[in-house]
Amino acid sequence: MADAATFVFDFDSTLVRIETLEALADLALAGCPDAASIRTQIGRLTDQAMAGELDFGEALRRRLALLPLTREHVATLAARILDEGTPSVRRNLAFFRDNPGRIVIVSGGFREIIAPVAERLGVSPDRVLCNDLTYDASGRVTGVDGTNPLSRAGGKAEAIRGLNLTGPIVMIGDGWTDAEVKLAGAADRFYAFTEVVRREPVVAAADAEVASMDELLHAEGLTGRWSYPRSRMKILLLENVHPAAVERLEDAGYTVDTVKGALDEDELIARIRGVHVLGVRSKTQVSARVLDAADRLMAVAAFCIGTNQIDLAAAADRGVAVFNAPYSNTRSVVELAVGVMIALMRDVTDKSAAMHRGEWNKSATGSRELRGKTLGIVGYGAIGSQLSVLAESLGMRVVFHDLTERLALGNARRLPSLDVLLAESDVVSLHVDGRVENTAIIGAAQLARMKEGALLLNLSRGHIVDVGALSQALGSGRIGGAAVDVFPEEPATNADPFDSPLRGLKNVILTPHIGGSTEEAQEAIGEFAADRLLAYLNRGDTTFCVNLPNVQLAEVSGAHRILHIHRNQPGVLADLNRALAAAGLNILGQHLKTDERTGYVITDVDRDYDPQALDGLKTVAGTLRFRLLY
Ligand SMILES: NC(=O)c1ccc[n+]([C@@H]2O[C@H](COP(=O)([O-])OP(=O)(O)OC[C@H]3O[C@@H](n4cnc5c(N)ncnc54)[C@H](O)[C@@H]3O)[C@@H](O)[C@H]2O)c1
Ligand SMILES: O=C(O)CC[C@@H](O)C(=O)O
Repeated sequence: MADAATFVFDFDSTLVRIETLEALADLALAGCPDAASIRTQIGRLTDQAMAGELDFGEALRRRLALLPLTREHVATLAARILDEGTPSVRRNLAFFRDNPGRIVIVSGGFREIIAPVAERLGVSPDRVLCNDLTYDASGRVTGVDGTNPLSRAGGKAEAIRGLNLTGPIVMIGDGWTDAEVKLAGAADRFYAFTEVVRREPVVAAADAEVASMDELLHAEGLTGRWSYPRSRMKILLLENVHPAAVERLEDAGYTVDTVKGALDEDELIARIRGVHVLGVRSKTQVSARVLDAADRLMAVAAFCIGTNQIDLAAAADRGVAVFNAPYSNTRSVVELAVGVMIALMRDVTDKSAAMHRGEWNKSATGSRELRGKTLGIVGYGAIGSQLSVLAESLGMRVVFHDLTERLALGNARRLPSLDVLLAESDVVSLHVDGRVENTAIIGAAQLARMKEGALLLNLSRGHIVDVGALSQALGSGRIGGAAVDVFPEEPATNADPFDSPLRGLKNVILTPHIGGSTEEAQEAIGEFAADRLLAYLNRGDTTFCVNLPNVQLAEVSGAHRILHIHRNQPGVLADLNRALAAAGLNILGQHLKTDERTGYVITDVDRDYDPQALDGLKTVAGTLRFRLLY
């Protein structure tokens, strides 16, 4: 049988996320007046050596000579080096522990610093090839042992050859001295490790680049901490999603690309190939055509409440989960609704505009209090019911109409129909969802049923109101004022122009779809939606998913998890379990949840199985998507 490969790891910026010598310089130069200039010289020498521009041994000697380094400094760094482990190395400790005979550490760094890390990784001391510092009687570092090949240029290749390893040798590192190992013929493959630092010449000289241990193990066909390297999973976030989301997703190891504005259908089709997760807000249409062009897509997140811009059924039919943030901007919309109601009642915006033109018009005519007026809320969901509470606390009477049964809060009264509500209300506020059937539910006929001079608010979706009819009713004075935040056609970016028949009308407040656009709401949405995505990607949890059955799941532990999304048709679970049994998989736990369209089966199995056995599961009739997680 062929010998298994030996993995030879560099230390600085590979197994740990620091450059040892720079960390030692920080300690040795603390309080030194020339510290900044010496640090700069040391950093420059390190970069030159790592990029292959300066002989390594020469750079090491020059750097040590610049430093008042002592045994205590070395001991201080050694004491905290375990905290400096590279994140992907820390999460793959099991790989090191399971393969003690296949790991070597080779470094121009120093034994005292490397030894604690080698011990944690289970690498035996004879497989740790590194420099030995020399000290004078007072404990000051004088240099390194010059007989050690690692103190010289090309020393890594020589040291590795000295081990007389059999089988393929795989070199992993971030620096030029690591690339040299392959160039000198002492390694069969060289991976440029770029999780901590990415050096172009090193990447260019490598057989492949790996941005984490997970990518390395994946490239070598080995089992790592995760079933798939997260850095290879591409997340594309459009429409200026809050940085909190980007940070959360990147911290979890995923690769995130962002685009400031929305993309139109063709632009999105051109960008969607290779994307695993798409994030949008309200402007990007995720149509069936887009979903057809998506070859890797697993999930879509609406970083907002509304999901009418996403073809939810088409996504479910392709096994693509869709999430939103149903409550994160609710309060912001409600506060804006209260604000514009008061502003309309008092004609604030027209009076303010007149003042800016230099006109003083102190008059109470047509200005009214909210207190005692009737607010009619159409759509008594999260926003409508929250508005109900705030409006009552301002002294308004609240009536509402909803298609489904809703708990009336406080003294709010449910009305049997939209028409009754329109006839009773001084202010009508629309908070229905954006389903297609709600198109133009407020048109000329409904406006005619409203009280003379009543106010209309639309902070829900643009297509709900026939804006042509509203403009006529406002122009004729039939409707006393309106606040509109959402429009049938909205510009894709801030640079695009806006037009509407509502422009220029008296006592009409137009806002650019900012009901949910507060700093608090955007941050909360970013965090919530990112967490939902991570729960789905990392453990298959579909809580709050709007188009697949919701299943709440704990982290996978001591098992492998098989996620199977299928068309809801008879016999799928039986077929799936037959396939699992045929493959000899031992089931540790299983959940099934279905809705009228789709089924979701989660099966945790013993880790001990032949991976090829899983192929049979993908062929179960009705399968839409199959995923393995660990
Ligand atoms: N302007 C903004 O920036 C902004 C921000 C957030 C949400 N929104 C929009 O606000 C709306 C409400 O959001 P939500 O979180 O309260 O949604 P929700 O789903 O909690 O509530 C919607 C309610 O409307 C009801 N409904 C639907 N159609 C109806 C109809 N024709 N007649 C009566 N009731 C009907 C539903 O039964 C539901 O109770 C959505 O359209 C959402 O997209 C806008
Ligand atoms: O931020 C947006 O683009 C939309 C906000 C709002 O309409 C929502 O649905 O939450």
